[in-house]
Amino acid sequence: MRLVVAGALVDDLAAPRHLLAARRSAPPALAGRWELAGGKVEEGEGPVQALHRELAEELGVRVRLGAEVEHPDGAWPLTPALRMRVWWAVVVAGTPAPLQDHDELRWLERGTWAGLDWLPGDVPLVARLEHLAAGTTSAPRPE
Ligand SMILES: Nc1nc2c([nH]c(=O)n2[C@H]2C[C@H](O)[C@@H](COP(=O)(O)OP(=O)(O)OP(=O)(O)O)O2)c(=O)[nH]1
Repeated sequence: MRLVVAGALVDDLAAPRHLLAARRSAPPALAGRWELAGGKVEEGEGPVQALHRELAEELGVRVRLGAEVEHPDGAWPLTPALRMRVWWAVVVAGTPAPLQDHDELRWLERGTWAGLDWLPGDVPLVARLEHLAAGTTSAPRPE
């Protein structure tokens, strides 16, 4: 069983309003479907280390991680051979760009997150993200 790690990149960890979705450009069986940026943990690498590496390679950004988006079984099942761990994240340096594996990035407004053609394994995850985000509120703006 191989571990994949991914980042739920949002504008604000305390009260997420925008989520970054990435459209895969390869392989042909997955191309055109949407996912969270990330990738496989390599041998000898920790999951958090792998996530920082993947986000730098794929999007060209440095991030600060928030809480893990937990699944009751410890990881989100993707396929019989793959499971995924996911962390909330915010960009601290760089602007996300589709440098590798993706041909489009999109910041999705809260309330529309589930509306894209996500990879099948991401559908319950994105529903969970939206549910968690809906339970947050932004701090009132100073007048
Ligand atoms: N990154 C990512 N992968 C996902 C998600 N959902 C999902 O089913 N997957 C699947 C697609 C791929 O089969 C696998 C991730 O593999 P990948 O091809 O992105 O990994 P990688 O960048 O390390 O590339 P490689 O070593 O396979 O060449 O997990 C998701 O939200 N994010």
